[in-house]
Amino acid sequence: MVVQVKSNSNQYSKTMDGNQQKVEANVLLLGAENVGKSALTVRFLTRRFIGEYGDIESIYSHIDKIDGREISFNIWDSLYPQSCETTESISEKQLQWADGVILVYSICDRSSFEVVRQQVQLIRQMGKLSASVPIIIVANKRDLQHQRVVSSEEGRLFALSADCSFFEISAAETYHGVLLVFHELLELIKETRAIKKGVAGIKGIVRSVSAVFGKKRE
Ligand SMILES: Nc1nc2c(ncn2[C@@H]2O[C@H](COP(=O)(O)OP(=O)(O)OP(=O)(O)O)[C@@H](O)[C@H]2O)c(=O)[nH]1
Repeated sequence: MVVQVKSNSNQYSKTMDGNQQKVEANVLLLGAENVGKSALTVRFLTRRFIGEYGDIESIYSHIDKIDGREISFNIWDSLYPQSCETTESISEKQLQWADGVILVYSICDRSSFEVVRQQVQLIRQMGKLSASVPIIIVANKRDLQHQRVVSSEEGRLFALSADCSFFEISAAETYHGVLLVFHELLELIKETRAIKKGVAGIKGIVRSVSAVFGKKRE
């Protein structure tokens, strides 16, 4: 059940003094069930890990301050549909809404890694006609090393080949890794907007060059 959907994804609005601009970013969390999408969201919103989250699909709003600037994150914590193929697991509506996507898998669950592979392909196919949305792949449950079935290298290489950023984290253990994921996605969203406007900054150019020459991005 979606409890709140903001349809105006738009991006910049003037603050009171008219000088600084407030940045708004719509973040879509995808991935198989039980990989920690809600854990990641709740960690980011509250800094806490509460263990059990229930099966609720929600959009949360959260204001963060980064480098003195207010950032308004809208986070769509999706539910992976049990009764359909992966090819039907992302809707047009979700992609149109999203400024950036976080795809989560569990390092202990190979099938969840396969879901991420398929969802990357699907997003790229669905976005063919529009500019592509930035994607971060998150390998979660890093604390469960003894149950690991997907190596860091495998995740990283796949992300590199799919032109996505990659993080391996534990939503259970630390807030910091989760924070880095959202901040990196915000940077990518800002770059994508700048490119759309034709004003990619030096950082964006460096990233593009790095991507062409195959430098790792984290
Ligand atoms: N050990 C460990 N457990 C985690 C971690 N992140 C989430 N979990 C656990 O994994 C289970 C699933 O977490 P959720 O956040 O509900 O996963 P989800 O992807 O939102 O699941 P759905 O609601 O089914 O889509 C819960 O029991 C969490 O406590 C982690 O980093 N480490």
